[in-house]
Amino acid sequence: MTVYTIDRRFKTSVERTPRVLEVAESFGLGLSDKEFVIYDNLDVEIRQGDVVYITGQSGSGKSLLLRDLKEQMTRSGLRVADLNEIELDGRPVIEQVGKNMQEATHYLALAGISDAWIYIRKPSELSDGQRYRLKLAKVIEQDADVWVADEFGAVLDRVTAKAVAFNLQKTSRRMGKTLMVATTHTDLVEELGPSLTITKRFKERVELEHAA
Ligand SMILES: Nc1ncnc2c1ncn2[C@@H]1O[C@H](COP(=O)(O)OP(=O)(O)OP(=O)(O)O)[C@@H](O)[C@H]1O
Repeated sequence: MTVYTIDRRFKTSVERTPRVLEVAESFGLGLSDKEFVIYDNLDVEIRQGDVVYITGQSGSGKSLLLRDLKEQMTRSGLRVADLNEIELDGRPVIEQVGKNMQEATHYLALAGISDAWIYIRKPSELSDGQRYRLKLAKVIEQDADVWVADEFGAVLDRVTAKAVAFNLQKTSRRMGKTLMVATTHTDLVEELGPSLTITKRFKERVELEHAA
């Protein structure tokens, strides 16, 4: 098990434009520089093969946490595959993943694509949700230790998001990969069966729940 310590704080300094000054005066806001803390030396314990589910409201600090964990993991020598960094080229879907046809259909199926009509399309001809699943197939294909997805399933309808979440955690657990996803949606607990759930609230408030 590795303990990652997350410390994130920002200094705010407001640009004093005429309108800002008017807002400050009307609402009684102080404009002196302040520090706001998002993570106050938070210890996060993660084991290889864990499924980590990060949730919380928009702006609470999910992306920052994911980014810091990713950075620290990379620095410690782990290979991290980030869904948001996957690039697609102009070739048909079936050419984009795997060394051969069998591998291609295997990885695509794991990501929830098993439709011949989608196989032969170019990424530019797919819906956002279909493109998202193609990127997921490319993440699974990579020989990484850790799979990371921010805004997990945001472009998918909830039924598809749940199916993708269920299959992804099954695959990551079978392959011994660490899976870390962040999303405002809190409806994937059952499908992900997380080893660790991190619920980020505003300011530095955060709840960590390890599976029994
Ligand atoms: N460089 C920065 N300077 C000042 N504040 C920042 C900076 N980067 C992020 N923040 C603040 O940190 C907070 C957390 O940002 P973060 O992107 O992690 O939120 P999030 O939970 O992922 O939100 P969303 O669900 O909307 O993507 C936000 O309130 C944001 O304004």
